[in-house]
Amino acid sequence: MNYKIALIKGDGIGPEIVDEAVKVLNQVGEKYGHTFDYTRVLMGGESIDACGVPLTDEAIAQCKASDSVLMGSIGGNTTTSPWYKLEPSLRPEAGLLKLRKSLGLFANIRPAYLYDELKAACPIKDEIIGDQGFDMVIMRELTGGLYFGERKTVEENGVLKAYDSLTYDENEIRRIAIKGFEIAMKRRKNVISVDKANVLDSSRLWRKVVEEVAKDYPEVTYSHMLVDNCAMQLVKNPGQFDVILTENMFGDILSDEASEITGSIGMLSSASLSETSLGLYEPSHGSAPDIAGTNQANPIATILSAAMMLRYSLNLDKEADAIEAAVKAVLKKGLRTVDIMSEGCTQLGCKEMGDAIAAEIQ
Ligand SMILES: NC(=O)c1ccc[n+]([C@@H]2O[C@H](COP(=O)([O-])OP(=O)(O)OC[C@H]3O[C@@H](n4cnc5c(N)ncnc54)[C@H](O)[C@@H]3O)[C@@H](O)[C@H]2O)c1
Ligand SMILES: CC(C)[C@H](C(=O)O)[C@@H](O)C(=O)O
Repeated sequence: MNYKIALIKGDGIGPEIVDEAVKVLNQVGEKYGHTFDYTRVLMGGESIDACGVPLTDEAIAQCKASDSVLMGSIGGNTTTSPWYKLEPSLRPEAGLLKLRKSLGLFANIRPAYLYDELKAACPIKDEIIGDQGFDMVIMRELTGGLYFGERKTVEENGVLKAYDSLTYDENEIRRIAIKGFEIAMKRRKNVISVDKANVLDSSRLWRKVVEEVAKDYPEVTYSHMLVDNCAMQLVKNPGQFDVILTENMFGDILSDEASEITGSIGMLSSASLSETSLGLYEPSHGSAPDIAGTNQANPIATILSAAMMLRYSLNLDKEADAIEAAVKAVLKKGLRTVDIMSEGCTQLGCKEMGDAIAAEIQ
């Protein structure tokens, strides 16, 4: 089969990590008899420099005309890059938010899994990690909440005042809750819904709707947890989590925390899904301007995101399995990028890690 992939390389380490994911995808294509046609799409800083805006209508149309979108990461150093002198709606991140909204990508899946081979890179004590490690999925709502509420900065009585509003309607909560329970049905059948219902109205509505949805999934056990407690529990006992279901901002923060306990943020893949098969696949991390151009980036999160793309958008399960198995085989051989390096292992650059994973595709 032939598949059309919109490719957003983006900024910083984006082009380096996407090149490695493409290398692995092409190897999968060769082994399994598929071709992937890539259309380069501009977004973020790269689009600002070329077109004056972080995402053009043409770029959105190119993504919509594809079977799926694979992305690196966008943005620059937010204190020093000239992109952050522009008004907020013209900065790199505005392009990503516009793309998420335009493609209706309301469900963001971020799996955080501790490979046995990476236990030495996990910052949590052995007695907490135990033999089981952890294997969780963060189901993050992606097109609502604080990210898309009204915001403004005004001067009131000579004092500057900034507003960001957090709104959710019950339908937005219901559709992500359904996704959370559906994914739990395919896993260990446990959902922990994370909110701040002791303070926020939006969280109280969240809880009410999650409880309604839970009634349709009697096989799934579920509970509620406050977000501050969740941040603590992630390092105290990460093995307790199967599916974490949460709103946009909490999911952003908790997924970075979950990524670090897997060994590195360079390990955490992500799939952003809509009501159709069109999805956006990108690592959870950013453009890492501090290491851009040095061949030090870990490409595994992007390569695993490409595997998610095969599974969720293109329905190619065994090809996705092949990528995941290749990543595991490489880690088993003791090959590591610097962020997950530990004693007795062999350090590789970004390119060499991509080569090693591509060579393991069976
Ligand atoms: N989805 C996205 O495109 C996305 C996500 C997060 C942040 N950003 C943007 O990225 C820029 C930088 O943000 P930041 O520095 O806060 O976060 P970041 O995730 O880019 O980097 C945080 C730290 O993690 C390291 N890191 C990140 N990815 C890595 C990888 N694959 N391998 C090895 N180390 C890695 C970086 O070197 C840095 O030390 C900002 O402009 C931000 O808005 C974009
Ligand atoms: C770049 C930024 C807008 C984005 C977010 O906050 O959603 C990023 O942190 C992420 O997690 O994908």
